[in-house]
Formats: sequence, structure tokens, C-alpha cells
Amino acid sequence: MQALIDIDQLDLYYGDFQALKKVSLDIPEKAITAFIGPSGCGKSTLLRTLNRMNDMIPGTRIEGSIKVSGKDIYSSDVDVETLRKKVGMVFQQPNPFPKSIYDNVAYGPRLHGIADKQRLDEIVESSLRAAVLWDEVKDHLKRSALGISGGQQQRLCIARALAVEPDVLLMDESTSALDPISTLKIEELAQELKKRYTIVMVTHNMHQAARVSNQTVFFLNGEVIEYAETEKLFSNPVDSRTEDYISGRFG
Ligand SMILES: Nc1ncnc2c1ncn2[C@@H]1O[C@H](COP(=O)(O)OP(=O)(O)OP(=O)(O)O)[C@@H](O)[C@H]1O
Repeated sequence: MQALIDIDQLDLYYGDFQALKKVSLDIPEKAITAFIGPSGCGKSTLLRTLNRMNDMIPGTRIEGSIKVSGKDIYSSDVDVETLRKKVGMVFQQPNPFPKSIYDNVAYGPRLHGIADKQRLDEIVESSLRAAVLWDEVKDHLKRSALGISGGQQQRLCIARALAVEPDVLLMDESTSALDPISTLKIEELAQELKKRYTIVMVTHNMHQAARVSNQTVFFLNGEVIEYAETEKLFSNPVDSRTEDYISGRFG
């Protein structure tokens, strides 16, 4: 598989505190890569660097490089809005806008200049279908997004991210606020989406990483300890710290 994201010797500092240390990873396209590790090991920090969400945190500094499709995303000529269109993100808590279901999905395309009603209708439908939500909401697209269930809201947030045709979908513990059935739906959805998108997910749930991902990266104190095919990492880890973590001895 070809690497879509190439992280090279990445250091990240919050002020004086170094949260990521010499992280180097190749993330393959059209597959699911899971980041696991104990609380505070830097999983979310690394995920945020991939679409420069960390730019919003004052005092953050990085060294090293991240390339997406061969292009350094921290180079001075990169337009961050364009990057975030390409590298979409879904958060831990579903965060639909206080707007209709339709307007949530149409929001990004409108922002990027699409005004034609028929074109927007098509995008809204195809995005909701891709997020496996269409059948549940198609008869009340004008209703508030805040009135649907948490699991539906999270799939709506995925549809909203897909509406701008990203290459990469970042999922930051996107099922941790959901019930088991909604979680399963998102996991099944991720399996479908990886046929078209590159997915990087942070999860606290090792079973989830083992169930859904193709590759798993284990982090400790801001460092990559082990990166392998998921099956291999969980069945035959090379590093004793990985083994201790996956067998529940710490974290
Ligand atoms: N905005 C910030 N300012 C200062 N330090 C931060 C900031 N965000 C995170 N950190 C620190 O950076 C380290 C990595 O945090 P991060 O949230 O990336 O870890 P994580 O592995 O995602 O943890 P969790 O699983 O608990 O979400 C932690 O020590 C954390 O306290």
C-alpha cells in the first residue's frame, strides 16, 4: 500500500513541554490506522497535527515534517482551509451546528462556493448515504440536527466531513460518547469508508483498534513504541511495553 501521509522526525512542544518526540510514520492510503496508548501519550496531539488543528493552540511549536500526498503541510504556502478540506476531522463529542440536517451537510460545500440548489441536494444526499444516515433522515432534512440521537449526530458529522470530498478522515475517539449499537454502526461505517478514504483514528478502546484497523501505532510518552499490522501488533508484539499495554498491565 502506498503511504499518503509521511511523518518524519516530528517533535511537538506545548511551550516547554515536549508532547511528541521524533515521531516518524508512513500512513497508507485507503486503510484504517489506529493510534493507541495510555492517556496523555500524545495520540490526539499527533492527530491534530495532520490538519493543523494544533495551530489554534497558542505556544505550540513543531519541528520535523508532515507530508500529505507528497506536499509538506507546514510549508508557508499551504492554505490551511484547503488542507482541512482535504483532511477532515470528526471529534469525540458529536458537534453538529445548531442548523438543519441539510444545512449541516451543505455547510462546507457552500463555504467552498457551491450555491446551485440541485448540486447541493446531490451532495447532501450522497454524503448522508455514504454516512449510512440517509434512510433515517431523508424525510426530515429541514429538522434541527440537534433533535436526532447522539449516534445519528455523529454520523451526520461524518457526512458533513465527507461533503467536501476529503482524502483523509481523522477520527478522535469518535465513538467514546456513544452507546454500543451506535459504536458498532460507526465501526461498520469506517470499514465501508476505508475503501474510498484514508482513516486515522485515535481510540482508547483496544478492542476497537483490533476490530477495525489495518495498522496500529502504540505510543508512550510522546514516542512511537511500535507500529505494525494490527493483527501482528496484537498477537505478537515486538516490544515488551506494547505487550504490557495490550495485556492490560498498565494504562
Ligand atoms: N493545549 C495543551 N497545552 C499544554 N499541554 C497539552 C495541551 N494539550 C495536550 N497537552 C499535553 O500533551 C500531552 C499529550 O496530550 P494528548 O491529549 O495528545 O494525549 P492523548 O494520548 O490523546 O491523551 P488522552 O487519551 O487522554 O486523550 C499530555 O501530557 C497533555 O497534558
